[in-house]
Amino acid sequence: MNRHSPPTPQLDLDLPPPEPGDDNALASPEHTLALLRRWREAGWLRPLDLAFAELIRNLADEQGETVQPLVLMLAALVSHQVGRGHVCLDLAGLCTRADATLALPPAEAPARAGDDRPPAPERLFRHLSLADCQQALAASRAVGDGHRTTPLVMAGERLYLYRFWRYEQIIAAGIRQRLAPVSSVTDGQGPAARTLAKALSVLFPDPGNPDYQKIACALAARHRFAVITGGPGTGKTTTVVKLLAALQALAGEDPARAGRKYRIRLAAPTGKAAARLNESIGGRVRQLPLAHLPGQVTLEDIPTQVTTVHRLLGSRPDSRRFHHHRDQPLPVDVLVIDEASMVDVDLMASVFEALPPEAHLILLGDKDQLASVDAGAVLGELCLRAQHGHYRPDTLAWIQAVTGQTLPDTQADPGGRPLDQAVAMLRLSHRFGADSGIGRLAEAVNTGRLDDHLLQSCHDGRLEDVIWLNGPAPGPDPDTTLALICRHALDGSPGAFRHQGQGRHDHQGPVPPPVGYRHYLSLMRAGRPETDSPREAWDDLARRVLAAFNDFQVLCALRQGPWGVDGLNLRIGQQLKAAGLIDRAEGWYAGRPVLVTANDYNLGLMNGDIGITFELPWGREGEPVLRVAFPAADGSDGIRWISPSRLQQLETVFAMTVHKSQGSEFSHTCLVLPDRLSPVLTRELVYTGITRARYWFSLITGDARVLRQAVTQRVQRASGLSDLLT
Ligand SMILES: Nc1ncnc2c1ncn2[C@@H]1O[C@H](COP(=O)(O)OP(=O)(O)OP(=O)(O)O)[C@@H](O)[C@H]1O
Repeated sequence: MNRHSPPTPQLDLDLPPPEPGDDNALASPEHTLALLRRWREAGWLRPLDLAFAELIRNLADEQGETVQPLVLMLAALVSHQVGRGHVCLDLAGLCTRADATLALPPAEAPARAGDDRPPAPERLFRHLSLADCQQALAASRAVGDGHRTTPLVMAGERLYLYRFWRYEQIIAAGIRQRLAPVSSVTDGQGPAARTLAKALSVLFPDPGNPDYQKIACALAARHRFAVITGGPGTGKTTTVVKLLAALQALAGEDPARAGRKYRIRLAAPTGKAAARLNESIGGRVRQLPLAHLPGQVTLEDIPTQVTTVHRLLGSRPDSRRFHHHRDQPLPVDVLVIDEASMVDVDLMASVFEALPPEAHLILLGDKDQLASVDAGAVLGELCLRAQHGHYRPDTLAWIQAVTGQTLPDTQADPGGRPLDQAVAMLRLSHRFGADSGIGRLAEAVNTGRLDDHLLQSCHDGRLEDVIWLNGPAPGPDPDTTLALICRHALDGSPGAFRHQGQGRHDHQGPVPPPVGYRHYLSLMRAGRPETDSPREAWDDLARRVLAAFNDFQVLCALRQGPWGVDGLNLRIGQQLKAAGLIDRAEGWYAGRPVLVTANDYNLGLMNGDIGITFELPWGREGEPVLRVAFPAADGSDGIRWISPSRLQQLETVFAMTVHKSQGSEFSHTCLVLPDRLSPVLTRELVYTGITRARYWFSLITGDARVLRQAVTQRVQRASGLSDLLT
């Protein structure tokens, strides 16, 4: 012990007498670590969570500090919370509802015989107050307020790992700094505002009333930070293309820029999302009425290439650091990030670090979708107040001056916050008409109002695009339902849809009927070129097969068990083999679709990329070899052929988790819900699953009640970002 460091005073906690099994876990650091080990052994905590508490104890030992047992407990718990997607530990919640705050024991924890089950945190924390926690933390050298680097940071009622506290600070500072209205357009009657008004009137010749797309463009041009949120098909892409044209018109007319246009970059969190935006944006840009815009905007001024955020920032193998950061900022004036709900706090902080202070950042996404896989729910938090606008009178007057639009009174709020003024919500779906089942079901799930009539219609085939295959009645045994999923996966059950899925049209023309996996596998066989065909012929087939694979996807909530990805992949594979569509259902085989599950910078593959295995006559003397076809990473229509032996982290993707499907869209999506509720089954998950479907949505439930129950569970992620922006 270091004689010069005074021992940390022990708090006089009013702890209850020990109960059988909990050994008075806060009696000493050893008692606490012993309990944490039991939680670890029970699978309640990760090894990392325990190791972090041990690290805090070791650091204290090195410094001659006697660490409070409660600090060790809280250290393990904040680490646990980060592992569950929270940015911090909500100390107040912990002391009032430890079970709900921590989800410990986890719902899927195996039942153990009586005394063998470790005591749950709830038993400890019901005797502790927020003040007890704060006092213990304040007395620890491992805890600071962020001004110096400490392993933990306490900010009011929140406890952070330092790294995550810093991410939030960087994001909040980056947003705050960009929220002051751009000076040149602030005066609604000034020359820049007039240019903007002119550009918007050209881009929206026939505005709706109110036209939320036009208003979103105006608001996003008014600030250097903006969020445009909206459900599927509400026109986020359409709006942002017009916004970029309007910004370039402003740049072109800005005397200070002497005709220099903005350097604009487009990015998305995954390769798949980037590819999807890539596909849709080119055509929209070509439709812009550029000749009528002020500022001499040309086609070259509006980019159509979309990259991943990681590529944009310059990810480096085996490093958390990116090539671009504060000292080497990105060469951009405007950055647009699509599918921003998938961006976690870590990546978002890296974006702000890499952005030059003057650069605009525009986030697009659907606030109601699942949050990022890793910690944080940045987009969701930024959009917490989007539904009601909260626009201040000065904002409303400015919108009126620049767009001629009047927003309803319900969107006005004299006390609106600066962030509210930069958030726009698109409210009208142009993809799903009022009679669309997908649109109605998504809306009902999103608002938590699933009525019996709608659910029955989903089963009766009264909706043209939705079918609940086994319906709201209690299901038969699991095996029957699992067999139904496999049969459905084969052909997509067109006969279950109204008019067998024939004869539908949308605003773009005829809608192809629903299909299953037979569709791409048949194409693969029927379209096979002659053995001596050039590579282009195989590339062409791969392109068509990859597109056909996108016509159907089974989505599920879980990873493990018969209702999860693992079980369903196996079963569906066996069904396809029995139907003679693939030769094997395990290992590598022609037709195997694979999902990359981790970035591989050497191969240029990103987490979420999908490839399909082909048998090609490319071995020695025309021997057949297996190669996996992936779409080119550069957004071109090229194909990369990769040997299976080089692919490290992947899984078969006849079934995909809803989490992994974010940023993707399939012509026909089948959502499988399991036979019992679990914490991952939330409203956001069901909504995200439904909204992956472009034309056809089918639902199969292990137990009909799970759908209703899931919709009542919300994703709640502890974070302080919203408070930092008030
Ligand atoms: N104001 C509008 N009037 C008519 N059609 C529109 C309008 N805005 C968008 N659309 C059409 O609606 C469809 C969806 O638009 P868009 O792709 O921009 O929406 P999105 O919100 O980006 O969709 P996603 O859900 O794919 O992210 C497109 O076909 C588009 O042409």
